Amino acid sequence: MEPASATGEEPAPVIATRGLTKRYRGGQLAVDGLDLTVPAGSVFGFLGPNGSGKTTTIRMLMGLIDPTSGTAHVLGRPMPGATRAVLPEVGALIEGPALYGFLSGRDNLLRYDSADPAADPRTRRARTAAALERVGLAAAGGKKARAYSLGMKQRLGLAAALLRPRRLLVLDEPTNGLDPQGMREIRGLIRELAADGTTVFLSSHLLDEIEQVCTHAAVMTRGRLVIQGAVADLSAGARGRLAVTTPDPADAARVLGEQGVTDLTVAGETVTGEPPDRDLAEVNAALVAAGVRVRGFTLERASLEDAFVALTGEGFDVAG
Ligand SMILES: Nc1ncnc2c1ncn2[C@@H]1O[C@H](COP(=O)(O)OP(=O)(O)OP(=O)(O)O)[C@@H](O)[C@H]1O
Repeated sequence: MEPASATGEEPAPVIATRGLTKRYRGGQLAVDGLDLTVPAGSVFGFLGPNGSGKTTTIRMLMGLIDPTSGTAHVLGRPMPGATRAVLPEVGALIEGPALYGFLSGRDNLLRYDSADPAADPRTRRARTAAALERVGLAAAGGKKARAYSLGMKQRLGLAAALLRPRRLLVLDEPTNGLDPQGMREIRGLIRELAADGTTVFLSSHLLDEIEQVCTHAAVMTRGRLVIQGAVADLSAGARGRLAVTTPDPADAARVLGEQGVTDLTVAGETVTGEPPDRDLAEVNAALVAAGVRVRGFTLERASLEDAFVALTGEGFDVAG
């Protein structure tokens, strides 16, 4: 199916795949019939445990490998057919930036810029300075790249991706290996870029990261898409955990168990569990009838993790 044209009210999706499939030569089915729709202007989180097919998908989207079957459109053009036309409009940071450690951050960027045949050499210095400024590396621009922290290297990679205005940024695990401060910096930068209207597609195996920065998300397991949509809608479909605060936690846990609450945990005066599929007012009434002194009875807001568990019946395994 062709992406919606400019005549529709909805802007055409920035990425659209239909039945996208990749079977590696060894027989491994890495991506299986993927239908992905990334709306213009979104910060789209591509979420899945290690080995679920995220990098393989990104490599197909960028025209780096051919799909076994199915189609992929990026910025309305077919990939890999339109790779040469599309890639100049896409900034990509895949598997960490390739940097020369013996060159300064600034010289690394100058090198990237001169590798771009469309980049005007007369404005190269100004462009490089603006990109360094953008990612907060203006002061460290003269330092050798090998002296950069991992977070600074990631930011330099982003600066390279931002040397020219982009309609789409594709970031493969942009915060992988960073400390919490480095993660915060990269997330802040992603939010700023999105506020300027750039669509950002980022992969991650971290659920809370997706909840913090993304407007939309797709969840992959074992090469298949489990769900996609607006983050708010995804977690709205799932129920959060029930939390009861009481000075009688042991009695509360027993009664809650009898009432069908599962996966009970007791921490101090708080008992939490998965609520049963019935009117929670009855559960509360049962506690009171059993003499449990209930100080708080709340349904916690469902997280994306709750939605994931509800959909797949599996924990979100981030090991590996
Ligand atoms: N070149 C390849 N040849 C054969 N199998 C591959 C190749 N690249 C990846 N795979 C396999 O395809 C599956 C999906 O891998 P992929 O790297 O796309 O997952 P991922 O979600 O990006 O995981 P990670 O976060 O670990 O990179 C895995 O089972 C992997 O072992």
